[in-house]
Amino acid sequence: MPATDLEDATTLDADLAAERTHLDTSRAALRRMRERAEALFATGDKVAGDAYTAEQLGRHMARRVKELADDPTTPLFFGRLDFGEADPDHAGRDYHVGRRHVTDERGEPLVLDWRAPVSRSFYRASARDPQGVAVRRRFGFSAGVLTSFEDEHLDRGEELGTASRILTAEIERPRVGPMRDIVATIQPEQDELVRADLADSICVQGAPGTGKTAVGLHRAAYLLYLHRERLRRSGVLIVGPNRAFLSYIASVLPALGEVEVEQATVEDLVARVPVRAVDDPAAATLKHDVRMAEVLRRAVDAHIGTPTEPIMVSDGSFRWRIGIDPLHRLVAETRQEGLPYAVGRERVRARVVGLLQRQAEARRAESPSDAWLRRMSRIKPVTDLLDAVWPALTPEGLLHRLRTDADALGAAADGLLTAEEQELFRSGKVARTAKATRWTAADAVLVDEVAGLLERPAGFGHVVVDEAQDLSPMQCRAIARRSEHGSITLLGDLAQGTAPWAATDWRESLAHLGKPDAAVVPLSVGFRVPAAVVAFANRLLPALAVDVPPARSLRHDGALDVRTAEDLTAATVAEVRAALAHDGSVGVIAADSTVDTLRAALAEAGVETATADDVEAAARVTVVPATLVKGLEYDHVVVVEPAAIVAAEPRGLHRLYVVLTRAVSRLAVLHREPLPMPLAG
Ligand SMILES: Nc1ncnc2c1ncn2[C@@H]1O[C@H](COP(=O)(O)OP(=O)(O)OP(=O)(O)O)[C@@H](O)[C@H]1O
Repeated sequence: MPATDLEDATTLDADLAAERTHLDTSRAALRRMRERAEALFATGDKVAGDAYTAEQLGRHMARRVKELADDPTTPLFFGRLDFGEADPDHAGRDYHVGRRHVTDERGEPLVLDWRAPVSRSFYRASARDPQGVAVRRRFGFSAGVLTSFEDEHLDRGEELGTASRILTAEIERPRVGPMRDIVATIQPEQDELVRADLADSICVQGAPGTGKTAVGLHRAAYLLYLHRERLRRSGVLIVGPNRAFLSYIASVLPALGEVEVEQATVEDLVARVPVRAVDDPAAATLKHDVRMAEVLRRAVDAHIGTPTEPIMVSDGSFRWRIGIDPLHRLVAETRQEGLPYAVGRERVRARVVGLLQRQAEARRAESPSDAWLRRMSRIKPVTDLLDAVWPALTPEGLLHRLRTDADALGAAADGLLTAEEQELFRSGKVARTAKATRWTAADAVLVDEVAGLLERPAGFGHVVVDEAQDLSPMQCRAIARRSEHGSITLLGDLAQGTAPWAATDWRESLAHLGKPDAAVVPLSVGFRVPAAVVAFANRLLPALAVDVPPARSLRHDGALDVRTAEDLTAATVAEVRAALAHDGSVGVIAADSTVDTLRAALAEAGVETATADDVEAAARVTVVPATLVKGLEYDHVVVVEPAAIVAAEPRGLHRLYVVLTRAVSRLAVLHREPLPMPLAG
């Protein structure tokens, strides 16, 4: 070895050793921080003055202890920034960037949180715009052990970009278990979205595997870091398409130290009534149509009447009277205020009592007591008036009435729904009472809409909506009600829309979500699907009738194997066996109706399988129905009989596009019937 190389190697070894020492020091410091938090947690109830404070403090400390958990398999830091001498704020300093702040005993930073302002340069600095950074270092780890690093001397114009060895290794690593965070390798175009202001609502259109889900989760973590108190009070909500997806992403935020984010499907959000029936597709489509919002608004509004007689109230030896004119005015004014219906009802009550109070004060020259006010607000003449001009409503009751009373529906839907549509809306079995009615999933959305007209739900400070292309206008409104005073991150891909009401234009979805001016931003680099597989799946795009920008895949490895098989079940078993010879997960994706047969055949062949919602399962093979695979990924994907997947539903080609884009390394397509047209080409 020439002397200079030897010197380089020695320096490298010394550098690596120094970095390992820094990692050990940081781990020890984190352990101390956690021990201190635990000790405080243990004594918290003794120092807190009262039970409430003790509980608050206890919760805070418990969270802090959880946040400080150290997972030995994930590195505490993954990068380092060395600032140049000329930088005005950080001249000559270096910082390690990691998952959370770690400080030494004197409070000096050993590791900076990736979300801190200084860390931004780790993701954004480039040779063209070094942002004061002389050297950016990325670390390579293997099972928690620091094994290598990679330097970019930005001050010398060196930049690796997506050619980084460490980025490539991260993207190509075999996938096992649930989704992981990407903090070490967030790309500049993703980082811009992650660090967008809390006030900004954004919509991300990205092809499969461009990191939309990753961006949404990291944005949630970033916003929580920056606006901790505010968002802790109002809350952050992640909306995903189904349980399997939610369990797949569930551990990303806790790994980033964020343990208090709510995750739900839209069905969870609107679960005021149990869903016990299924609509036929035409009725479901009608119920998800945005015109229903106006029908329901009118139906609620129709309950507000006009007073027809004055109010007389006997109060001991006094009699109070409110004439018809003031009552008219009072109801009309309240109506004009456009309050939620139930709030309006209470406002009318309070105003009537206010008028009674004024009369009582004038006659008795003293203010009536609270007990008197309470009695008046419940006295029969007052409640009779309310029941006549502003009766109490329940969401289920109102919807039940529209289903059973053709005249009530006719009045509310006049000029909005045709006679046939009204009939369709009223079709299906309806019980005699609202309580006994077996509601459908679409009914639940309508019940929620009515509930929102009666009373505003508490909103979240930020809502991340994934796979948003599948939301119906009415579902968008359910989310809008929960983010009225907050912002949203909408993530999706119009090409992957499989619901009958799937979006074809983000502007429309954004309008229904109450954020018409949100920017629509494309993500264009694919991190999951190998180029050959993307090219194959892209043959479907022209048939999907959507206008989406194409993505460029970062992966040029990977394999695609499309072949016919006489016995599909046997071919699937053989393919899975072969796939198990490689590292990583295996996903068998088939039309929903054939999943059980395939599972049984694999079991018979001695291959253990898991279901999609069991991400912690030991089995490496998952058999997934095509309708549940959205958002998921597997190293090796076996797609069984594409024609059956397409034939199973009206937007079957979109479904197939989703199915074909789940593969991280290898895709095998097995078919007996001819491939669907656009693929055969
Ligand atoms: N910057 C990155 N560095 C490393 N891996 C990344 C990066 N961005 C995305 N990935 C990985 O690429 C894969 C796809 O990401 P993700 O699931 O977020 O994509 P998506 O756009 O939501 O896909 P889909 O449209 O299929 O739902 C994941 O394994 C994710 O961890």
